[in-house]
Amino acid sequence: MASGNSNIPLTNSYTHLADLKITRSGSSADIPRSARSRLGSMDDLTKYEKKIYQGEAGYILEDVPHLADYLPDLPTYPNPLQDNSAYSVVKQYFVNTDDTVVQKVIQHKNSSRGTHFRRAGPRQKVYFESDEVRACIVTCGGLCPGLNTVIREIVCGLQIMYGVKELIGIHGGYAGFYSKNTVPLTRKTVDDIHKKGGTILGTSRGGHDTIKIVDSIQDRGINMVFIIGGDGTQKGAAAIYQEVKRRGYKCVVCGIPKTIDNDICVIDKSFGFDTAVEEAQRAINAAHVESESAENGIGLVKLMGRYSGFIAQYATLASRDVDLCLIPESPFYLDGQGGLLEFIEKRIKEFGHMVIVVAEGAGQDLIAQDMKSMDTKDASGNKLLLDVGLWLSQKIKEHFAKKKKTLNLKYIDPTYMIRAIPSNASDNVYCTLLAQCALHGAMAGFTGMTVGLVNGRHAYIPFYKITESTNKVSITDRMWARLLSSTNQPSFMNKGNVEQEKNEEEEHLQAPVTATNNGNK
Ligand SMILES: Nc1ncnc2c1ncn2[C@@H]1O[C@H](COP(=O)(O)OP(=O)(O)O)[C@@H](O)[C@H]1O
Ligand SMILES: O=P(O)(O)OC[C@H]1O[C@](O)(COP(=O)(O)O)[C@@H](O)[C@@H]1O
Ligand SMILES: [Mg+2]
Repeated sequence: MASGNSNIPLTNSYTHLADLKITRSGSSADIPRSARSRLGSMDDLTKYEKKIYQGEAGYILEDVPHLADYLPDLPTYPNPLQDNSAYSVVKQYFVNTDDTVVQKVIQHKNSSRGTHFRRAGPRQKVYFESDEVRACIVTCGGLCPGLNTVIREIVCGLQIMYGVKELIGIHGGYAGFYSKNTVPLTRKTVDDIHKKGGTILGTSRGGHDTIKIVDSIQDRGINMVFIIGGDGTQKGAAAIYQEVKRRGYKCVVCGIPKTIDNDICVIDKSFGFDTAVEEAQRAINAAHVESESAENGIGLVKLMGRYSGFIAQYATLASRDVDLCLIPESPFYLDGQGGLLEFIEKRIKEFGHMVIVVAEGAGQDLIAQDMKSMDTKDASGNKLLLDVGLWLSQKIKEHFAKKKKTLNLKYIDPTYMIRAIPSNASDNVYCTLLAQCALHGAMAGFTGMTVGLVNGRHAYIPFYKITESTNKVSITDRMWARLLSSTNQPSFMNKGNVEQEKNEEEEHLQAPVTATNNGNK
Protein backbone atom coordinates (compact mmCIF):
# COMPACT_ATOMS: atom_id res chain seq x y z
CA MET A 1 0.00 0.00 0.00
CA ALA A 2 1.29 3.40 -0.86
CA SER A 3 1.33 5.81 2.02
CA GLY A 4 2.44 9.34 2.86
CA ASN A 5 1.34 12.45 4.63
CA SER A 6 -0.22 15.47 3.11
CA ASN A 7 -0.28 19.00 4.37
CA ILE A 8 1.71 18.29 7.52
CA PRO A 9 3.57 21.41 8.63
CA LEU A 10 7.32 20.86 8.57
CA THR A 11 7.65 21.71 12.22
CA ASN A 12 5.37 23.70 14.42
CA SER A 13 8.06 26.23 15.20
CA TYR A 14 8.86 27.78 11.84
CA THR A 15 9.55 31.45 11.55
CA HIS A 16 9.31 33.02 8.14
CA LEU A 17 12.75 34.52 7.68
CA ALA A 18 12.54 36.75 4.70
CA ASP A 19 10.83 37.85 1.55
CA LEU A 20 13.90 39.04 -0.24
CA LYS A 21 14.08 40.88 -3.49
CA ILE A 22 16.34 40.23 -6.41
CA THR A 23 16.53 42.28 -9.56
CA ARG A 24 15.38 40.76 -12.77
CA SER A 25 17.48 41.25 -15.89
CA GLY A 26 15.92 43.51 -18.51
CA SER A 27 13.64 46.45 -17.87
CA SER A 28 10.02 47.42 -18.38
CA ALA A 29 11.02 48.89 -21.72
CA ASP A 30 11.74 45.34 -22.96
CA ILE A 31 8.13 44.36 -22.43
CA PRO A 32 5.68 44.94 -25.25
CA ARG A 33 2.55 46.96 -24.45
CA SER A 34 0.34 43.91 -25.20
CA ALA A 35 2.15 41.90 -22.57
CA ARG A 36 2.37 44.75 -20.09
CA SER A 37 -1.38 45.08 -19.93
CA ARG A 38 -1.60 41.50 -18.73
CA LEU A 39 0.93 42.07 -15.95
CA GLY A 40 0.65 43.50 -12.49
CA SER A 41 2.47 46.68 -11.53
CA MET A 42 6.10 47.03 -12.64
CA ASP A 43 7.07 46.84 -9.02
CA ASP A 44 5.89 43.23 -9.03
CA LEU A 45 8.23 42.52 -11.91
CA THR A 46 11.30 42.69 -9.71
CA LYS A 47 10.00 40.62 -6.82
CA TYR A 48 11.50 37.24 -6.16
CA GLU A 49 10.26 35.74 -2.98
CA LYS A 50 12.56 33.32 -1.27
CA LYS A 51 10.71 30.75 0.81
CA ILE A 52 13.09 30.28 3.68
CA TYR A 53 11.93 28.66 6.90
CA GLN A 54 13.82 28.22 10.11
CA GLY A 55 13.44 25.40 12.61
CA GLU A 56 15.21 24.29 15.75
CA ALA A 57 18.98 23.86 16.08
CA GLY A 58 19.70 26.10 13.09
CA TYR A 59 17.55 24.08 10.68
CA ILE A 60 16.88 26.07 7.53
CA LEU A 61 14.61 24.99 4.70
CA GLU A 62 15.16 26.83 1.43
CA ASP A 63 11.92 25.81 -0.18
CA VAL A 64 10.78 25.98 -3.79
CA PRO A 65 7.78 27.95 -5.03
CA HIS A 66 4.44 26.25 -5.59
CA LEU A 67 1.52 27.06 -7.88
CA ALA A 68 -0.63 27.50 -4.77
CA ASP A 69 1.61 30.43 -3.71
CA TYR A 70 -0.01 32.60 -6.35
CA LEU A 71 -3.10 30.56 -7.28
CA PRO A 72 -4.45 29.62 -3.84
CA ASP A 73 -7.74 28.08 -4.93
CA LEU A 74 -6.49 25.42 -7.31
CA PRO A 75 -8.20 22.05 -7.03
CA THR A 76 -6.09 18.97 -6.22
CA TYR A 77 -6.50 15.36 -7.31
CA PRO A 78 -5.32 12.00 -5.93
CA ASN A 79 -2.06 10.92 -7.54
CA PRO A 80 -2.90 8.33 -10.25
CA LEU A 81 0.16 6.36 -9.13
CA GLN A 82 -1.86 5.05 -6.22
CA ASP A 83 -3.67 2.81 -8.72
CA ASN A 84 -0.52 1.84 -10.58
CA SER A 85 0.17 -1.89 -10.19
CA ALA A 86 3.95 -1.46 -10.50
CA TYR A 87 4.05 0.80 -7.48
CA SER A 88 1.37 -0.79 -5.34
CA VAL A 89 3.94 -3.11 -3.74
CA VAL A 90 6.20 -0.24 -2.68
CA LYS A 91 6.01 0.25 1.09
CA GLN A 92 6.17 4.02 1.05
CA TYR A 93 6.02 5.29 -2.46
CA PHE A 94 4.86 8.84 -1.79
CA VAL A 95 7.35 11.20 -0.23
CA ASN A 96 6.39 12.63 3.15
CA THR A 97 5.70 16.32 2.78
CA ASP A 98 8.10 17.10 5.61
CA ASP A 99 11.07 15.17 4.15
CA THR A 100 14.04 17.38 3.38
CA VAL A 101 17.60 16.82 2.19
CA VAL A 102 20.52 18.41 4.01
CA GLN A 103 23.06 20.41 2.02
CA LYS A 104 26.05 19.82 4.24
CA VAL A 105 26.59 16.31 5.55
CA ILE A 106 29.79 16.84 7.50
CA GLN A 107 28.74 18.10 10.93
CA HIS A 108 30.30 18.67 14.32
CA LYS A 109 28.56 18.15 17.60
CA ASN A 110 27.89 21.86 18.00
CA SER A 111 27.23 22.82 14.41
CA SER A 112 23.83 24.08 13.36
CA ARG A 113 21.81 21.83 11.09
CA GLY A 114 22.08 24.27 8.20
CA THR A 115 20.37 24.47 4.83
CA HIS A 116 17.94 21.80 3.64
CA PHE A 117 15.99 21.35 0.43
CA ARG A 118 12.62 19.76 -0.19
CA ARG A 119 13.02 16.07 -0.99
CA ALA A 120 12.05 15.16 -4.54
CA GLY A 121 9.58 12.43 -5.46
CA PRO A 122 5.89 11.70 -6.00
CA ARG A 123 3.27 13.32 -3.77
CA GLN A 124 -0.14 11.98 -2.79
CA LYS A 125 -1.92 15.00 -4.23
CA VAL A 126 -1.36 16.37 -7.72
CA TYR A 127 -2.37 19.74 -9.12
CA PHE A 128 -3.14 18.59 -12.66
CA GLU A 129 -5.58 16.13 -14.17
CA SER A 130 -3.94 13.92 -16.79
CA ASP A 131 -6.05 15.35 -19.63
CA GLU A 132 -5.28 18.89 -18.61
CA VAL A 133 -1.48 18.65 -18.94
CA ARG A 134 0.22 20.12 -21.97
CA ALA A 135 3.94 19.73 -21.37
CA CYS A 136 6.94 20.94 -23.33
CA ILE A 137 10.65 20.17 -23.19
CA VAL A 138 13.51 22.38 -24.36
CA THR A 139 17.28 21.82 -24.35
CA CYS A 140 19.65 24.83 -24.24
CA GLY A 141 23.40 25.54 -24.19
CA GLY A 142 26.19 23.11 -25.10
CA LEU A 143 25.73 19.39 -25.61
CA CYS A 144 26.16 16.87 -22.85
CA PRO A 145 25.85 13.05 -22.81
CA GLY A 146 22.42 12.04 -21.49
CA LEU A 147 20.23 14.83 -22.90
CA ASN A 148 18.19 12.36 -24.94
CA THR A 149 17.82 10.03 -21.95
CA VAL A 150 16.29 12.85 -19.90
CA ILE A 151 13.94 13.77 -22.77
CA ARG A 152 12.91 10.14 -23.20
CA GLU A 153 12.16 9.64 -19.53
CA ILE A 154 10.11 12.84 -19.19
CA VAL A 155 7.98 11.72 -22.13
CA CYS A 156 7.64 8.07 -21.04
CA GLY A 157 7.24 8.92 -17.34
CA LEU A 158 4.48 11.47 -17.93
CA GLN A 159 2.66 9.16 -20.32
CA ILE A 160 3.03 5.89 -18.39
CA MET A 161 2.79 7.12 -14.80
CA TYR A 162 0.42 10.06 -15.21
CA GLY A 163 -1.46 9.31 -18.43
CA VAL A 164 -0.38 12.59 -20.05
CA LYS A 165 -0.98 12.68 -23.80
CA GLU A 166 0.05 16.16 -24.90
CA LEU A 167 3.82 16.58 -25.05
CA ILE A 168 5.81 18.74 -27.40
CA GLY A 169 9.48 19.45 -27.92
CA ILE A 170 10.67 23.01 -28.54
CA HIS A 171 13.18 22.95 -31.34
CA GLY A 172 16.56 24.69 -31.05
CA GLY A 173 16.75 26.04 -27.48
CA TYR A 174 15.09 29.15 -26.05
CA ALA A 175 14.80 30.91 -29.40
CA GLY A 176 12.80 27.91 -30.64
CA PHE A 177 9.85 29.02 -28.50
CA TYR A 178 9.21 31.93 -30.82
CA SER A 179 11.10 31.18 -34.04
CA LYS A 180 10.78 27.49 -34.81
CA ASN A 181 8.26 24.70 -35.06
CA THR A 182 7.59 22.27 -32.27
CA VAL A 183 8.25 18.55 -32.38
CA PRO A 184 5.50 16.15 -31.21
CA LEU A 185 6.85 13.78 -28.56
CA THR A 186 5.39 10.33 -28.00
CA ARG A 187 6.71 7.11 -26.52
CA LYS A 188 7.19 5.87 -30.06
CA THR A 189 9.21 8.88 -31.29
CA VAL A 190 11.55 8.79 -28.27
CA ASP A 191 11.87 5.02 -28.04
CA ASP A 192 15.58 4.61 -28.79
CA ILE A 193 16.87 8.16 -28.56
CA HIS A 194 18.88 7.41 -25.40
CA LYS A 195 21.31 5.47 -27.59
CA LYS A 196 22.20 8.63 -29.52
CA GLY A 197 24.45 11.50 -28.54
CA GLY A 198 23.30 15.14 -28.71
CA THR A 199 19.69 16.18 -28.34
CA ILE A 200 16.88 15.28 -30.72
CA LEU A 201 15.42 18.73 -30.02
CA GLY A 202 18.50 20.67 -31.06
CA THR A 203 19.98 23.39 -28.88
CA SER A 204 21.35 26.93 -29.11
CA ARG A 205 23.06 29.73 -27.24
CA GLY A 206 21.61 33.22 -26.92
CA GLY A 207 18.08 34.12 -27.97
CA HIS A 208 16.51 34.25 -24.53
CA ASP A 209 13.61 36.72 -24.69
CA THR A 210 11.46 36.17 -21.62
CA ILE A 211 8.34 37.94 -22.84
CA LYS A 212 8.33 36.29 -26.26
CA ILE A 213 8.95 32.90 -24.66
CA VAL A 214 6.13 33.25 -22.12
CA ASP A 215 3.79 34.62 -24.81
CA SER A 216 4.52 31.48 -26.80
CA ILE A 217 3.95 29.25 -23.75
CA GLN A 218 0.58 30.88 -23.13
CA ASP A 219 -0.45 30.93 -26.79
CA ARG A 220 0.24 27.20 -27.10
CA GLY A 221 -1.62 26.46 -23.85
CA ILE A 222 1.47 24.89 -22.31
CA ASN A 223 1.20 24.40 -18.55
CA MET A 224 4.34 22.38 -17.78
CA VAL A 225 7.76 23.49 -18.99
CA PHE A 226 10.84 21.29 -18.59
CA ILE A 227 14.05 23.16 -19.29
CA ILE A 228 17.27 21.18 -19.60
CA GLY A 229 20.42 23.28 -19.51
CA GLY A 230 23.38 24.71 -17.64
CA ASP A 231 23.93 27.74 -15.44
CA GLY A 232 22.88 30.20 -18.17
CA THR A 233 19.78 28.16 -18.98
CA GLN A 234 18.70 28.01 -15.33
CA LYS A 235 18.94 31.83 -15.12
CA GLY A 236 16.70 31.99 -18.18
CA ALA A 237 14.32 29.47 -16.58
CA ALA A 238 14.13 31.61 -13.45
CA ALA A 239 13.11 34.60 -15.58
CA ILE A 240 10.43 32.52 -17.32
CA TYR A 241 9.07 31.34 -13.97
CA GLN A 242 8.90 34.94 -12.69
CA GLU A 243 7.03 36.07 -15.77
CA VAL A 244 4.59 33.14 -15.70
CA LYS A 245 3.87 33.87 -12.03
CA ARG A 246 3.41 37.56 -12.71
CA ARG A 247 0.79 36.74 -15.30
CA GLY A 248 -0.96 34.52 -12.76
CA TYR A 249 -0.78 31.71 -15.30
CA LYS A 250 -1.08 28.10 -14.13
CA CYS A 251 2.14 26.66 -15.48
CA VAL A 252 5.04 24.98 -13.70
CA VAL A 253 8.60 25.73 -14.73
CA CYS A 254 11.09 23.02 -13.87
CA GLY A 255 14.81 22.99 -14.64
CA ILE A 256 17.00 19.93 -15.08
CA PRO A 257 20.65 20.86 -14.66
CA LYS A 258 22.94 19.98 -17.55
CA THR A 259 26.63 20.81 -17.65
CA ILE A 260 29.53 18.85 -19.04
CA ASP A 261 31.86 21.08 -17.00
CA ASN A 262 30.16 20.11 -13.69
CA ASP A 263 30.08 23.81 -12.85
CA ILE A 264 26.56 23.98 -11.36
CA CYS A 265 26.67 24.57 -7.62
CA VAL A 266 24.75 22.75 -4.88
CA ILE A 267 24.32 19.48 -6.82
CA ASP A 268 26.70 16.55 -6.31
CA LYS A 269 27.60 16.28 -9.98
CA SER A 270 25.91 16.75 -13.30
CA PHE A 271 24.69 14.02 -15.62
CA GLY A 272 27.05 13.18 -18.48
CA PHE A 273 30.09 14.10 -16.42
CA ASP A 274 31.07 10.47 -15.76
CA THR A 275 30.63 9.62 -19.43
CA ALA A 276 32.84 12.55 -20.45
CA VAL A 277 35.56 11.56 -17.98
CA GLU A 278 35.43 7.99 -19.26
CA GLU A 279 35.70 9.09 -22.90
CA ALA A 280 38.61 11.38 -22.01
CA GLN A 281 40.56 8.25 -20.96
CA ARG A 282 40.80 7.21 -24.58
CA ALA A 283 42.56 10.45 -25.51
CA ILE A 284 44.86 10.23 -22.48
CA ASN A 285 45.74 6.62 -23.35
CA ALA A 286 46.63 7.68 -26.89
CA ALA A 287 48.76 10.51 -25.54
CA HIS A 288 50.55 8.07 -23.26
CA VAL A 289 51.23 5.53 -26.01
CA GLU A 290 52.50 8.23 -28.38
CA SER A 291 54.73 9.85 -25.77
CA GLU A 292 56.22 6.54 -24.58
CA SER A 293 57.10 5.52 -28.10
CA ALA A 294 59.19 8.54 -29.03
CA GLU A 295 62.39 10.13 -27.75
CA ASN A 296 61.48 12.91 -25.32
CA GLY A 297 57.82 12.37 -26.10
CA ILE A 298 55.09 14.62 -24.77
CA GLY A 299 51.39 13.83 -25.21
CA LEU A 300 49.28 16.92 -24.60
CA VAL A 301 45.50 16.52 -24.24
CA LYS A 302 43.07 19.44 -24.08
CA LEU A 303 39.76 18.76 -22.33
CA MET A 304 36.64 20.85 -21.82
CA GLY A 305 36.27 23.08 -18.78
CA ARG A 306 35.66 26.77 -19.40
CA TYR A 307 35.85 28.05 -15.82
CA SER A 308 35.90 24.77 -13.88
CA GLY A 309 38.52 22.07 -14.33
CA PHE A 310 36.59 19.05 -13.01
CA ILE A 311 36.82 16.99 -16.22
CA ALA A 312 40.60 17.43 -16.36
CA GLN A 313 40.90 16.73 -12.63
CA TYR A 314 38.84 13.52 -12.65
CA ALA A 315 40.25 12.29 -15.97
CA THR A 316 43.73 12.74 -14.51
CA LEU A 317 42.90 10.98 -11.26
CA ALA A 318 41.29 8.10 -13.16
CA SER A 319 44.11 7.64 -15.65
CA ARG A 320 47.30 7.55 -13.50
CA ASP A 321 49.32 8.16 -16.68
CA VAL A 322 49.18 11.94 -16.37
CA ASP A 323 52.24 13.86 -15.17
CA LEU A 324 50.77 17.35 -15.24
CA CYS A 325 47.20 18.63 -15.03
CA LEU A 326 46.40 22.30 -15.59
CA ILE A 327 43.00 23.78 -14.72
CA PRO A 328 41.52 27.32 -14.74
CA GLU A 329 41.37 27.45 -10.94
CA SER A 330 45.09 26.87 -10.44
CA PRO A 331 47.32 29.64 -11.75
CA PHE A 332 50.74 28.79 -13.18
CA TYR A 333 53.65 30.55 -14.79
CA LEU A 334 55.92 29.38 -17.60
CA ASP A 335 59.43 30.71 -17.20
CA GLY A 336 62.10 30.73 -14.56
CA GLN A 337 62.72 28.76 -11.42
CA GLY A 338 59.76 26.65 -10.34
CA GLY A 339 57.94 27.47 -13.59
CA LEU A 340 56.05 25.07 -15.85
CA LEU A 341 58.76 24.77 -18.51
CA GLU A 342 61.42 23.92 -15.94
CA PHE A 343 59.16 21.20 -14.51
CA ILE A 344 58.48 19.72 -17.95
CA GLU A 345 62.18 19.66 -18.79
CA LYS A 346 62.99 17.90 -15.51
CA ARG A 347 60.24 15.31 -15.91
CA ILE A 348 61.35 14.50 -19.47
CA LYS A 349 64.94 14.13 -18.31
CA GLU A 350 63.83 11.76 -15.55
CA PHE A 351 61.32 9.54 -17.44
CA GLY A 352 61.93 10.24 -21.12
CA HIS A 353 58.26 11.02 -21.74
CA MET A 354 55.28 12.75 -20.16
CA VAL A 355 51.51 13.27 -20.47
CA ILE A 356 49.94 16.69 -19.93
CA VAL A 357 46.21 17.29 -19.51
CA VAL A 358 45.02 20.86 -19.83
CA ALA A 359 41.49 22.18 -19.30
CA GLU A 360 40.53 24.62 -22.04
CA GLY A 361 40.07 27.50 -19.59
CA ALA A 362 43.51 27.14 -17.99
CA GLY A 363 46.13 29.86 -18.42
CA GLN A 364 43.79 32.21 -20.32
CA ASP A 365 45.31 35.29 -18.66
CA LEU A 366 48.80 34.26 -19.74
CA ILE A 367 47.71 33.63 -23.33
CA ALA A 368 45.80 36.92 -23.49
CA GLN A 369 48.88 38.83 -22.26
CA ASP A 370 51.07 36.98 -24.72
CA MET A 371 48.83 37.44 -27.73
CA LYS A 372 47.34 40.82 -26.76
CA SER A 373 43.98 39.43 -27.76
CA MET A 374 40.54 41.03 -27.40
CA ASP A 375 37.89 39.70 -25.05
CA THR A 376 35.22 38.07 -27.21
CA LYS A 377 31.97 36.42 -26.17
CA ASP A 378 29.49 33.89 -27.58
CA ALA A 379 25.76 34.51 -28.13
CA SER A 380 25.00 33.66 -24.48
CA GLY A 381 27.69 36.04 -23.16
CA ASN A 382 30.20 33.29 -22.31
CA LYS A 383 33.85 34.18 -22.82
CA LEU A 384 35.31 32.73 -26.01
CA LEU A 385 38.53 31.00 -25.11
CA LEU A 386 41.93 31.10 -26.78
CA ASP A 387 43.37 27.68 -27.61
CA VAL A 388 45.53 26.85 -24.61
CA GLY A 389 46.59 23.54 -26.16
CA LEU A 390 48.12 25.10 -29.28
CA TRP A 391 49.67 27.92 -27.27
CA LEU A 392 51.23 25.57 -24.73
CA SER A 393 52.51 23.24 -27.47
CA GLN A 394 54.19 26.22 -29.10
CA LYS A 395 55.77 27.40 -25.85
CA ILE A 396 57.12 23.93 -25.01
CA LYS A 397 58.51 23.51 -28.53
CA GLU A 398 60.23 26.91 -28.40
CA HIS A 399 61.73 26.09 -24.99
CA PHE A 400 63.18 22.76 -26.14
CA ALA A 401 64.45 24.30 -29.38
CA LYS A 402 66.20 27.06 -27.41
CA LYS A 403 67.88 24.41 -25.26
CA LYS A 404 68.70 22.42 -28.42
CA LYS A 405 66.96 19.35 -27.02
CA THR A 406 64.97 16.76 -28.95
CA LEU A 407 61.21 16.91 -28.49
CA ASN A 408 58.33 14.89 -29.92
CA LEU A 409 55.11 16.60 -28.93
CA LYS A 410 51.71 15.27 -30.00
CA TYR A 411 48.73 17.52 -29.34
CA ILE A 412 45.38 15.73 -29.01
CA ASP A 413 42.19 17.81 -28.94
CA PRO A 414 39.19 15.55 -28.21
CA THR A 415 37.06 18.37 -26.74
CA TYR A 416 33.80 17.82 -28.64
CA MET A 417 34.26 14.03 -28.76
CA ILE A 418 33.74 13.70 -25.02
CA ARG A 419 30.41 15.51 -25.01
CA ALA A 420 28.87 14.37 -28.30
CA ILE A 421 28.49 10.72 -27.28
CA PRO A 422 25.55 8.90 -25.67
CA SER A 423 25.66 8.59 -21.89
CA ASN A 424 27.13 5.52 -20.23
CA ALA A 425 25.12 3.10 -18.10
CA SER A 426 25.43 4.93 -14.79
CA ASP A 427 24.64 8.32 -16.36
CA ASN A 428 21.60 6.74 -18.03
CA VAL A 429 20.25 5.67 -14.64
CA TYR A 430 21.07 9.10 -13.21
CA CYS A 431 19.23 10.85 -16.08
CA THR A 432 16.22 8.58 -15.63
CA LEU A 433 15.89 9.39 -11.94
CA LEU A 434 16.37 13.13 -12.50
CA ALA A 435 13.65 13.16 -15.15
CA GLN A 436 11.27 11.19 -12.94
CA CYS A 437 11.86 13.51 -9.98
CA ALA A 438 11.24 16.50 -12.26
CA LEU A 439 7.90 15.21 -13.53
CA HIS A 440 6.70 14.14 -10.07
CA GLY A 441 7.49 17.63 -8.78
CA ALA A 442 5.73 19.27 -11.73
CA MET A 443 2.59 17.15 -11.26
CA ALA A 444 2.63 18.08 -7.55
CA GLY A 445 2.59 21.76 -8.50
CA PHE A 446 6.15 22.70 -7.53
CA THR A 447 7.62 25.34 -9.80
CA GLY A 448 10.54 27.78 -10.05
CA MET A 449 12.88 24.93 -9.24
CA THR A 450 15.68 22.76 -10.45
CA VAL A 451 15.86 19.10 -9.58
CA GLY A 452 19.23 17.84 -8.41
CA LEU A 453 21.17 15.25 -6.50
CA VAL A 454 22.33 16.58 -3.12
CA ASN A 455 24.45 14.22 -1.07
CA GLY A 456 23.05 11.25 -2.95
CA ARG A 457 19.38 12.26 -2.52
CA HIS A 458 17.19 13.97 -5.07
CA ALA A 459 15.93 17.38 -4.07
CA TYR A 460 13.99 20.37 -5.39
CA ILE A 461 16.25 23.42 -5.33
CA PRO A 462 15.06 26.99 -5.92
CA PHE A 463 16.48 28.57 -9.08
CA TYR A 464 18.23 31.38 -7.21
CA LYS A 465 20.24 28.83 -5.22
CA ILE A 466 21.51 27.06 -8.32
CA THR A 467 22.48 30.25 -10.12
CA GLU A 468 24.01 32.28 -7.28
CA SER A 469 27.49 30.82 -7.66
CA THR A 470 29.53 28.47 -9.80
CA ASN A 471 31.00 25.16 -8.79
CA LYS A 472 34.78 25.22 -9.06
CA VAL A 473 37.62 22.89 -8.20
CA SER A 474 38.84 23.89 -4.77
CA ILE A 475 42.62 23.88 -4.93
CA THR A 476 42.87 23.99 -1.15
CA ASP A 477 40.91 20.80 -0.49
CA ARG A 478 41.98 17.17 -0.33
CA MET A 479 40.80 16.20 -3.80
CA TRP A 480 43.23 18.56 -5.54
CA ALA A 481 45.97 17.46 -3.11
CA ARG A 482 45.27 13.86 -4.14
CA LEU A 483 45.77 14.86 -7.75
CA LEU A 484 49.02 16.71 -7.00
CA SER A 485 50.36 13.69 -5.16
CA SER A 486 49.29 11.30 -7.92
CA THR A 487 50.92 13.32 -10.73
CA ASN A 488 53.72 14.51 -8.48
CA GLN A 489 53.49 17.97 -10.04
CA PRO A 490 54.17 21.20 -8.16
CA SER A 491 51.19 23.40 -7.31
CA PHE A 492 52.89 26.47 -8.91
CA MET A 493 51.40 28.48 -6.04
CA ASN A 494 53.40 30.51 -3.59
CA LYS A 495 52.48 30.65 0.12
CA GLY A 496 50.69 33.99 -0.36
CA ASN A 497 48.47 32.57 -3.14
CA VAL A 498 47.54 29.57 -0.99
CA GLU A 499 46.64 31.74 2.02
CA GLN A 500 44.52 34.04 -0.17
CA GLU A 501 42.74 31.06 -1.68
CA LYS A 502 42.05 29.54 1.75
CA ASN A 503 40.70 32.84 3.08
CA GLU A 504 38.39 33.29 0.10
CA GLU A 505 36.98 29.79 0.57
CA GLU A 506 36.60 30.30 4.30
CA GLU A 507 34.60 33.51 3.71
CA HIS A 508 32.46 31.71 1.15
CA LEU A 509 31.67 28.84 3.53
CA GLN A 510 30.93 31.21 6.43
CA ALA A 511 28.39 33.15 4.40
CA PRO A 512 24.87 32.36 5.67
CA VAL A 513 22.73 29.98 3.58
CA THR A 514 24.87 30.29 0.45
CA ALA A 515 27.45 27.51 0.78
CA THR A 516 28.06 25.47 -2.36
CA ASN A 517 28.72 21.76 -2.49
CA ASN A 518 32.47 22.45 -2.29
CA GLY A 519 32.12 22.63 1.45
CA ASN A 520 31.22 18.99 1.75
CA LYS A 521 33.94 17.38 -0.25
N1 LIG B 1 21.47 35.58 -17.32
C1 LIG B 1 20.65 35.00 -18.19
N2 LIG B 1 19.33 35.34 -18.21
C2 LIG B 1 18.49 34.74 -19.10
N3 LIG B 1 18.89 33.83 -20.01
C3 LIG B 1 20.17 33.46 -20.04
C4 LIG B 1 21.13 34.03 -19.13
N4 LIG B 1 22.34 33.48 -19.41
C5 LIG B 1 22.14 32.62 -20.43
N5 LIG B 1 20.86 32.60 -20.81
C6 LIG B 1 20.26 31.81 -21.89
O1 LIG B 1 20.41 30.43 -21.59
C7 LIG B 1 20.72 29.68 -22.76
C8 LIG B 1 21.92 28.81 -22.54
O2 LIG B 1 22.98 29.56 -21.95
P1 LIG B 1 24.51 29.14 -22.16
O3 LIG B 1 25.33 29.95 -21.27
O4 LIG B 1 24.84 29.16 -23.61
O5 LIG B 1 24.57 27.59 -21.78
P2 LIG B 1 24.38 26.84 -20.40
O6 LIG B 1 22.98 26.98 -19.98
O7 LIG B 1 24.73 25.46 -20.72
O8 LIG B 1 25.33 27.48 -19.43
C9 LIG B 1 20.91 30.69 -23.88
O9 LIG B 1 19.78 30.62 -24.74
C10 LIG B 1 21.01 32.04 -23.19
O10 LIG B 1 20.41 33.08 -23.94
O1 LIG C 1 31.51 25.46 -28.85
P1 LIG C 1 30.39 25.58 -27.88
O2 LIG C 1 29.19 24.82 -28.27
O3 LIG C 1 30.09 27.00 -27.53
O4 LIG C 1 30.84 24.87 -26.56
C1 LIG C 1 32.06 25.07 -25.91
C2 LIG C 1 31.86 25.19 -24.45
O5 LIG C 1 30.82 24.38 -23.98
C3 LIG C 1 31.14 23.85 -22.70
O6 LIG C 1 31.09 22.45 -22.84
C4 LIG C 1 30.22 24.34 -21.64
O7 LIG C 1 28.95 24.42 -22.13
P2 LIG C 1 27.73 24.87 -21.25
O8 LIG C 1 27.96 26.26 -20.75
O9 LIG C 1 26.61 24.77 -22.18
O10 LIG C 1 27.64 23.86 -20.15
C5 LIG C 1 32.52 24.36 -22.37
O11 LIG C 1 33.29 23.40 -21.75
C6 LIG C 1 33.04 24.80 -23.69
O12 LIG C 1 33.86 25.91 -23.53
MG1 LIG D 1 27.36 27.41 -18.86
